[in-house]
Amino acid sequence: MVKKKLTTTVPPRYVRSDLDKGEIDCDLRTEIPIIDMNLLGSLASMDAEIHKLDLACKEWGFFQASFLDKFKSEIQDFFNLPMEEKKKLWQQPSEIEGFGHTFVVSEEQKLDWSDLFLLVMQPVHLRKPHLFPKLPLPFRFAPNSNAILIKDTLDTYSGEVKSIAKILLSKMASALMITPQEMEKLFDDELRQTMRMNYYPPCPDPDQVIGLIPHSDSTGLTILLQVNEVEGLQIKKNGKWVPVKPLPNAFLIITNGSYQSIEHRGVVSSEKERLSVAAFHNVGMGKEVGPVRSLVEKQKAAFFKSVTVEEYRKDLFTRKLDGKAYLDVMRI
Ligand SMILES: O=C(O)CCC(=O)C(=O)O
Ligand SMILES: [Fe+2]
Repeated sequence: MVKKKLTTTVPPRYVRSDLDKGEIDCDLRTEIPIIDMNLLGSLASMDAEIHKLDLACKEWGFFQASFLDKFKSEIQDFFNLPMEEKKKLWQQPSEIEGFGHTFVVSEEQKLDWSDLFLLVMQPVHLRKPHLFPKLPLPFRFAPNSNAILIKDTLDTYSGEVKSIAKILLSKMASALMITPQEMEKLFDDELRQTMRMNYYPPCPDPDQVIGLIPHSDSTGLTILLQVNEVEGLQIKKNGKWVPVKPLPNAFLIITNGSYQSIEHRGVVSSEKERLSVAAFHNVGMGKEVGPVRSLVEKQKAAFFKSVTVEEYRKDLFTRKLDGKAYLDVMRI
């Protein structure tokens, strides 16, 4: 894989003529800690389930607003580290974890106007030993001298978001009438959670660049935290790009009505930096990515290929990120 340096000068790439200034509806907004239903599906049963989940999250107190504030400010500090420190956390050749870019497949390719820091967070045994010890302390997953785990911010965030993802996935299973066992087997303890922290520097000519190229996430479920209140995420709705206003202390669950991942992109501001953290949840090693068996049996046909998760990931990262193109590769 070709590696590029962190973004400093990004060549013009996009003209945002298709931007629709409208806003998306959000009628299920509640107080913190909440899950923003902006991007959730329209299946009535799912909405009802999510509403229950939202209430449950409050009861269980998954996240305190103060915790999220701490996490957000640590992310800001993390991207503000001096370049010398960042270099210690650089992506290594043919790896995607660390500071840098993903989906770079050629030297000629124009880069998005953003930097990222990517980490596999779950399962814990997949955390990179060459990266974790170098993370700044509030972040770091660090056993203390008695080998008792100190739960630092990043680790706590990862664990809690994983719990939310597991609950949402089981709710999705019941809304889709898949057996809960089938979903549990797919997203078991080996569930892979990859965290992608995005940093979009301001650009004096924002209409000439794109922060994050249009794409749809290729994982099971994405839980997105908009770290500051600068607008930039847009989703494609009825062929138009629609901005998603950041809500303080809300998560976005990226999926849509029939749970296909919605196409989205990041645009940049002329004055303010923007940060976000996407936690992608996917099946673990050795599993198959493809249509769920019980649905294929019901519909008597499979519309997509089934491949091992290893093949799926390999193919994904050797392509450019490009709208929903990878889904077409999987289509039979
Ligand atoms: O920055 C955002 O709001 C979107 C990030 C995103 O789509 C991603 O990391 O896949
Ligand atoms: Fe995304």
